[in-house]
Amino acid sequence: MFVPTIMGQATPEQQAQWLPRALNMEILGTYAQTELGHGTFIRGLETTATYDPETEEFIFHSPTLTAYKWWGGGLGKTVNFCIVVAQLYTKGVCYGTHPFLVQIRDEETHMPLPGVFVGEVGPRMGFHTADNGYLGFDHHRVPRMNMLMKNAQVLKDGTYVKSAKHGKLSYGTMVFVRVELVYEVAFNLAKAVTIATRYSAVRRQCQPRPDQPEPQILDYVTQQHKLFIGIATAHALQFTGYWLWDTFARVIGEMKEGKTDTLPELHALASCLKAVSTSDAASLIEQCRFACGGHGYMASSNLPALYTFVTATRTYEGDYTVLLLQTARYLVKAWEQAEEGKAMTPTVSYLVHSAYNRKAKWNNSCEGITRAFYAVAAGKIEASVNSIRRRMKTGLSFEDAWELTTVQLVAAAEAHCRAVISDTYWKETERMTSSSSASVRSVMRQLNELFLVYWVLERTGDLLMYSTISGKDVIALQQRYEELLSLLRPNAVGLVEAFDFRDEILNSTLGAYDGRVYERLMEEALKSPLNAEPVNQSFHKYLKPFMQGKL
Ligand SMILES: Cc1cc2nc3c(=O)[nH]c(=O)nc-3n(C[C@H](O)[C@H](O)[C@H](O)COP(=O)(O)OP(=O)(O)OC[C@H]3O[C@@H](n4cnc5c(N)ncnc54)[C@H](O)[C@@H]3O)c2cc1C
Repeated sequence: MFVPTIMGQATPEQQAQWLPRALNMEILGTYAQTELGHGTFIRGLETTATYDPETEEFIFHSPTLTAYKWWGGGLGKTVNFCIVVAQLYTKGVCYGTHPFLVQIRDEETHMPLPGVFVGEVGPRMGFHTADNGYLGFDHHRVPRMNMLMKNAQVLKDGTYVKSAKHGKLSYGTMVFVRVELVYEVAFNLAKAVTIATRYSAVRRQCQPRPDQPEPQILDYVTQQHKLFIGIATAHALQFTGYWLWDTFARVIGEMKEGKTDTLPELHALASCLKAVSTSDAASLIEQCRFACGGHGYMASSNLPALYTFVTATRTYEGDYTVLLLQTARYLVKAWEQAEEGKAMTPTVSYLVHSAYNRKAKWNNSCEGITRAFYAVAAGKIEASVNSIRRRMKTGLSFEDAWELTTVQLVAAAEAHCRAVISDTYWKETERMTSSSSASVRSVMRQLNELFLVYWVLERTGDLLMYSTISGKDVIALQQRYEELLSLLRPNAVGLVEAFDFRDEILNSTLGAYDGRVYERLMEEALKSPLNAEPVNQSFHKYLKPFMQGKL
């Protein structure tokens, strides 16, 4: 966020001054927005930046404990600069939150500058090497030109000037980072599923048939069920990430020409895709850990670190629920536009055909399943809109009716997102494999079909409500799912090898290319400091006196 914010919100002159230094790592920075008291509600931030025209400086101050910045990555001990988001005051008026580049440590001594209180927040669930920090100010002065002035300026005399495009332009950085996160979690999921699949080919357990050797655990159908959806989801999210990136690049290009009408659609898409991809990737990485039994719990498997890293992405850069509610707001508006017969943007055009999609004869093809997912999304959006309207008829305000409907709205936004991912994955698989060999295309299609059928089986209730699927179809699809697992089994290792990770990147005793799982586990165990001496001092200090009743 440090560099993208400078790129997105600094003027060309400011960029020329700071970007080369940041990119050369002559200065190290972080993004300090979240405070102890507020994360999601950015308008509630309390850090103030008050302009002093006498000295042409901003005075940064943390008026309360809850105004302390909290969480900035690397803020505790590493960085010497920050993007600080603060309430801007000039000429006695508050103009809301704005970003500033603030130096917090001396470039030579690394000592905190006067008026800067900075430290690390303490142990966390993961991210142990990120020294996430806290930051407070006591009337710390910062030059006027350190306000990031692309979208709004404070002139020398303290006059506030806002660019006409201010609000919309600042979305760009936020959307960029969310798009990046979709890629990042797909990459981390691919790592986890590579580790777990390789391990499942090495690990043998139990003896289902007497007189036969223990099978590879990868041969158990329940193990395939745990892993193959992870492989498919890594592809689905990566393909959706590429597609979102193209959409992002197009919309940013249009914005530069002054066209901003596609931005709400991009924002709604990036929000729900960030929410669903981070959440799914985290739970599938945890499933990879389950799939590795006890050894998956070893830090040296790298699955715990991957999990704690990815599960945090569900929260930062926009909390899961909050982002889905933002998408829901867009979907409700889109539904109203569809009712009024207005032109729809591409990703919500399905709302116009919702009645047709809902009644369409069920078919098990990828196209048929995707259409049904859109019917579910439309059905859930319609149900949410009807609930809001019903509640308003009883005299509730829109805000209260909305709040009471938020559980449904989150589910509707999630359904929309899943339909978009399924549609994109299917279409992109077809496009990207159009020139592949028949055998590659066949495996990629099987993986794609597995993904779609998996989600039909996960969402049977919704489909029974909003499509023409029958109990018979569900039984047939369950069988097809099991067939797909066994069709994919011979290619499972090949599929994860195709991700092409080096051992240094996987950093896992269970997932190394050579399959020396047990040797590597023992080598790592022997590195434990507790094994450095045969008897630990705790024996003499505590255990012996305890056992002899002398404690
Ligand atoms: C590992 C990690 C790294 C981070 N790095 C940074 C960083 O570098 N810089 C930085 O500035 N921040 C960082 N953050 C902070 C992060 O961005 C915030 O934690 C995040 O935005 C959520 O805000 P919050 O913690 O205040 O949660 P809250 O907003 O308090 O959310 C708590 C709960 O309330 C719910 N909730 C909140 N508002 C609503 C609503 N309107 N409707 C319904 N439910 C709601 C949420 O869904 C959630 O369940 C980091 C966080 C983590 C975990």
